[in-house]
Amino acid sequence: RIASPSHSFFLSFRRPAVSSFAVAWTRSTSRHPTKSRTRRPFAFRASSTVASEEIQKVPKKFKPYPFQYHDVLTVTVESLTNLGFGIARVPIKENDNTILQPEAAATTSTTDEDSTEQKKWVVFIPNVIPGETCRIRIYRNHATYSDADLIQVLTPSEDRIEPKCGLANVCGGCQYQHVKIERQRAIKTQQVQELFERIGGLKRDEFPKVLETLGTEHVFGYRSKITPHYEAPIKKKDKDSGNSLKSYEIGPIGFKEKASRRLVDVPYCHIATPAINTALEQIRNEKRMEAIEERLKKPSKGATLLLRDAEGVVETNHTEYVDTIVNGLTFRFQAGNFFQNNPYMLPKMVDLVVSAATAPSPKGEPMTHLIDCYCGSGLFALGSSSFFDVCVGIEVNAKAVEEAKGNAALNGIENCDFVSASAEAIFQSQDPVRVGLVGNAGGEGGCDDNNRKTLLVKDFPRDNTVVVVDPPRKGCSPEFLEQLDQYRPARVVYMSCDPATQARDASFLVGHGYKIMSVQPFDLFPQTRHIECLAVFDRVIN
Ligand SMILES: C[S@@+](CC[C@H](N)C(=O)[O-])C[C@H]1O[C@@H](n2cnc3c(N)ncnc32)[C@H](O)[C@@H]1O
Repeated sequence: RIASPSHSFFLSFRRPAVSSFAVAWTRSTSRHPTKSRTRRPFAFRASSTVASEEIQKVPKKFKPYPFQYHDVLTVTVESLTNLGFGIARVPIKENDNTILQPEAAATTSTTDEDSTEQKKWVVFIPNVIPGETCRIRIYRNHATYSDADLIQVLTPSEDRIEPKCGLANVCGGCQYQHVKIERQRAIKTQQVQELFERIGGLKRDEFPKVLETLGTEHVFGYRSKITPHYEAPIKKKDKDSGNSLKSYEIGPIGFKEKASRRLVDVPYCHIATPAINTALEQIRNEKRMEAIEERLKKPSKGATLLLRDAEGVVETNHTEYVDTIVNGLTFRFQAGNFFQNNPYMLPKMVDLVVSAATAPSPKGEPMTHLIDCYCGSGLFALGSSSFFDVCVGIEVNAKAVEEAKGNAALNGIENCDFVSASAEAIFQSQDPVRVGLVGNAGGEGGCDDNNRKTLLVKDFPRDNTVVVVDPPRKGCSPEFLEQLDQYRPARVVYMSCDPATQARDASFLVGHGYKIMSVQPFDLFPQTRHIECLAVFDRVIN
């Protein structure tokens, strides 16, 4: 990193192949004597500091439209994608497909007169903030957009800060370390608002203003699980002869680069907990020794390590059980199984699920039954159990269901049962759930050997039932939503790790007689693009 006297930011380049360039390529208005280009009015000129072999390395698959490899442009960043990349729009000529004078192109405003012959080509850039003007270098053209590296920020945003991690501009794990935390959260709030409007197709009066993204002060050192990768060890080469030696070495152990599948070596991950980082150093050393001593199994496509911090103890074996406490309840689960990864944010998330679930229905009816779809090891069902007569969780992973049942027993909770099934079948299921009952929740069911009531989920009183959903990124399937619509619970409390699919599903629910009561994003993963979001829906049409 070089700090310029003008305080503009020079950022380290994304790929090692270009890391030695200062500003290696720039477009010249004078023609290069040996290269003539028919379609393009400019020729390229290399900086004298760059070896000519290096600058001719154009990837074989590079498509030269609309930019040439390593074209340098000056652009102003308009917004961010939900993957955390900046979006700039560069005017290109519609007819002959040539780009306009690149250094000026993106900052030149398009007049009405020339708008007919120009179109704006989208370019994605990492490590930028909306409003910044930057110099960027193109490295890939797709059918409808291009990818660029950031060379220099010419007008830095007042929200730009120095990333804590020296790898932040390269490693694909974090997207926003260069952004003040308040702005990161404002970006997340705005993205959720836009997703509900754009993907959900919802008008502003169909949902309340998205609430400000909630976070904690633990903006680094919070992540309780990481899964770094490594590739198969390779034979060391003799430096002089280039011949393979007998000993092996291992390549990077870390995460994928931004917008590439290459691995970055990550000796310390700033968003992971201190305990994980201590263990990471040890496990990296072990892997290197195993490679050198040829004890390391050679995965054909690479392998993934697990580091799970549960209450300060780091487990690396997927099948070992770990214990974590959330709001006074102990959750025991296999280290490799799903469990929310931010122990600082988690109690607040559970509290908000509980308070959304327990509020009386619009008709003033109390909520007595809770169905936790996609329940994992029982977090929301067990966390809500003391407020409900009956709670039932449904989960497709049989191991997680076993854990959820075990967690109910571990915490002495009797009014919860868990079903090992796809959430798509829960309201049709003829398999009874067995619960020790609280209050008047028994209804018509019978009693089994353990003196527990047996009930069918489809018989739960829909006016007093809340359905919690927390699906994977792809959201709820159409089959799930159809059966939910047929059952029509009084309330749906929807936790999501992808607000885009949540917005799509919100549109379905609004179209089927539900009203969005609140939309609350969480900053579960500060410094990254990820957004967790809780939306609450009340049935307003029977
Ligand atoms: C985002 S996790 C949520 C887990 C849990 N709510 C928690 O916070 O710990 C999603 C869960 O849905 C489960 N799942 C995925 N597809 C499912 C389906 N069709 N039916 C039921 N569970 C499913 C996964 O196994 C995973 O445990």
